[in-house]
Amino acid sequence: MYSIREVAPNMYWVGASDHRLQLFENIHPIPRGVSYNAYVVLDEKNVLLDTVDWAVCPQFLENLEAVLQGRNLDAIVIHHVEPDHLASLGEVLLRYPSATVYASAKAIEMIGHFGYELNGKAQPVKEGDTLSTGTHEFHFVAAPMVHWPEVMVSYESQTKTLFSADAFGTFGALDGKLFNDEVDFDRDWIDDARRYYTNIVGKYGPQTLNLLKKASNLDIQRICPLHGPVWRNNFEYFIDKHQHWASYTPEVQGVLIVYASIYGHTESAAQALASKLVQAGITKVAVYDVSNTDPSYLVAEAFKYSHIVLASSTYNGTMFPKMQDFLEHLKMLNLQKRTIALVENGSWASTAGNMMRKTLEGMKEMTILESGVKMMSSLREEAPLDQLVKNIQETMK
Ligand SMILES: Cc1cc2nc3c(=O)[nH]c(=O)nc-3n(C[C@H](O)[C@H](O)[C@H](O)COP(=O)(O)O)c2cc1C
Repeated sequence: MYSIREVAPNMYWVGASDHRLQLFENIHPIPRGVSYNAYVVLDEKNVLLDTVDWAVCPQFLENLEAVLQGRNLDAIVIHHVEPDHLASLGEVLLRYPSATVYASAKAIEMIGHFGYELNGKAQPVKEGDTLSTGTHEFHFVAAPMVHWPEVMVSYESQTKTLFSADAFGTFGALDGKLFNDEVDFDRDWIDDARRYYTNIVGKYGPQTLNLLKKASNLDIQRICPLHGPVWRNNFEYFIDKHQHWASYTPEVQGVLIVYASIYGHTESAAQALASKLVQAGITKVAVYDVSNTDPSYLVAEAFKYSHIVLASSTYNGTMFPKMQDFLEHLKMLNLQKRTIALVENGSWASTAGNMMRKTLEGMKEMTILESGVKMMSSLREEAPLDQLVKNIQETMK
């Protein structure tokens, strides 16, 4: 059965949601599923904007057929060639062989590398170029590295719609809802949106800021991303979140505590620290065990909080491997501008603190507090924690 939604007059969502995929990009858990969005705009020329992942191709083709109702498909705009959006292109071209594919020159090259045959039907477009389909006019805007090099977005000037590719996307299946005002985004979606942005696009903050700047010159009435809800109001809320994430500015003055503990003593110190912080009035505190939390969640929290406490046992002469993995993720994603405190533990020769410090030193604008805590096997005095709380308080002023 087809499942489509009208986005605006003559503009339709023809995407699909996937609840079966466990790991997005085969790495990030998506317990709430994900949607792959594609759109059709009907006019003198009918245009499809992007395709979907192979997993939902049959549903998408049924949706496409339902919207076209026997009309021809004249144009396909490909904003981004990642296979979760490109994979169904071959099937579309088989059914609508006369459609011309509009994409950046880089995208057309990459489509070839993925093995799709465009048979002379490709039309490279660049920033400033337009595609008129009758009453609609698509203006192409380059958005390199948001989050691949070939990415472009397009602005349809009659309906004032921004087709934003992976920008403004989020994890989470749509399940019938399409617009941001059909869900409680701040309650149910923002954590997944943050986890999506920070893990998928997080490395490319400057490029995202560049796109936000270009978008700020446009009169936008709706934003159609490739994943998650379509935005038709309250743009400032979501744009402000992206401004924070892309500029690596914390959303919250508070403390994220991530601990790695084998037998529980480092964990106990982390919990004692959390209690002391809250008693001192710093109530925005989040505590995670690195061993049972997927790094994608920790990364999102690290982008959210101003202060991060890393507490790790020593393990074979270095920090606990899961802590190392988490820090490598933060480094890879370019997280910067955070205040960090280190808590280390070891039973004979503790090296976790130094190893964590070394990793952090390779990152930009990370302030490591002097008052780190060093314990041997367990913490048996309160003073180091009290000193750390004081230090954190001072740096929050
Ligand atoms: C496999 C393994 C390797 C360890 N390697 C070291 C080490 O290199 N140096 C050290 O001081 N302690 C080492 N330890 C001891 C733990 O770091 C120490 O007992 C732990 O920090 C205690 O805190 P916890 O209860 O939070 O795990 C090792 C423990 C294990 C299980």
